[in-house]
Amino acid sequence: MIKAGIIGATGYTGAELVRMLSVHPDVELTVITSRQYEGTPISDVYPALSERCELVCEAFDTKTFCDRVDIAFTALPHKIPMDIVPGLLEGGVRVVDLSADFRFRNVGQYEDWYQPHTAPEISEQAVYGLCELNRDEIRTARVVGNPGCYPTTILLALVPLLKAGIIKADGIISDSKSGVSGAGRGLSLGSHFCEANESFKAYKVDGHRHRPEIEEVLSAAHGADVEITFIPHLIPATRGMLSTIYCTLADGKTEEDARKALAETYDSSHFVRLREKGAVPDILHVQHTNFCDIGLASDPRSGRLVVMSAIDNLLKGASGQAVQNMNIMAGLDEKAGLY
Ligand SMILES: NC(=O)C1=CN([C@@H]2O[C@H](COP(=O)(O)OP(=O)(O)OC[C@H]3O[C@@H](n4cnc5c(N)ncnc54)[C@H](OP(=O)(O)O)[C@@H]3O)[C@@H](O)[C@H]2O)C=CC1
Ligand SMILES: CC(=O)N[C@@H](CCC(=O)OP(=O)(O)O)C(=O)O
Repeated sequence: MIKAGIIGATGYTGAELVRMLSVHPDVELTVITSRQYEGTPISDVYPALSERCELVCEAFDTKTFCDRVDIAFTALPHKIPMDIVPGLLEGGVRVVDLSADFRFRNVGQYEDWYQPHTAPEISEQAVYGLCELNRDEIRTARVVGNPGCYPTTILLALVPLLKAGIIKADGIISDSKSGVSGAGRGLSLGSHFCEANESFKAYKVDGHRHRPEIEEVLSAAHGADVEITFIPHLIPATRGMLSTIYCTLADGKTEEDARKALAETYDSSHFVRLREKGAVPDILHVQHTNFCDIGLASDPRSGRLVVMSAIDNLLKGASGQAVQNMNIMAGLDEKAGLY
């Protein structure tokens, strides 16, 4: 059995990890931490977990944590894990970090959008945990930077198309929508029921921190710089995310070529489902699952290809993908604990 611990277990992604890891067939969940709920059973914080997980939240201490854990999930706000992960590695623990702290190979990009990095050499060697596209590197990684939720939708959809030369690299637009749980459990005006319940609007239109994360991976896939227009929206739903991505077909390429490239890439990838021609992904069909559903449409008049990609932001966009990463790192069935 693999011993797992969760740092930040009482947030939305942490609670999803507790839910999955406490019944994972190959994992013993040994430690969960929280500052606010130290000494409190997790089932008091999330009553849905009663009879499922009897663990009590503890304060985080590097040594006592590492003594009881093989793999750590850091489900903490950005800018915090960079100070914790070096100690975990010294303690012999492998890490899946759900924040942005270890997602960038170009640390300068991270620093432009977040803050100065205190563990840049670890970040440079970390692996970007987009499971279906980086499996080989993930297997041996000591630190996996779990991708952001919006980037997961966009990159799973576009990387195979760019690599196969099906779409042009310029003029890509992603119109993306997220449920409110994407903002985490903390209280804020934007996620207040009266503000979010019937609202539907774009935000961070002058630049969202996921844009450089998306562009770094797209540029690597294309072999040259790729710029994307990415506009996130908040929708009045608790969970679920849909990116509708507008791009231009390369000369002579068709929607069928795009379908073939995606089908070949994800042929043996259980968690990416290519919808049949004419069908559209729906957040309703991926909620509470680790699936990413991808659909295609095209307009021969404009030569435009539209790629639609839907996930549950808390699962394939965060905790589900994190468990999938752990499964790959540990040599387990990639689907274990994720049914
Ligand atoms: N929500 C989502 O859809 C997605 C989230 N993510 C990322 O996953 C990470 C966790 O997100 P989410 O679960 O939504 O966030 P939440 O705000 O719901 O939870 C954050 C957790 O971190 C702990 N925490 C907060 N501040 C600190 C601190 N300064 N030091 C130590 N612990 C702290 C909190 O517990 P306590 O205060 O008790 O210690 C809590 O358990 C974030 O980096 C987020 O960006 C990634 C993809 C999608
Ligand atoms: C609705 C909402 O607020 N979503 C968050 C993104 C989700 C998230 O947690 O970002 P990471 O994937 O980088 O961790 C935001 O726009 O900041």
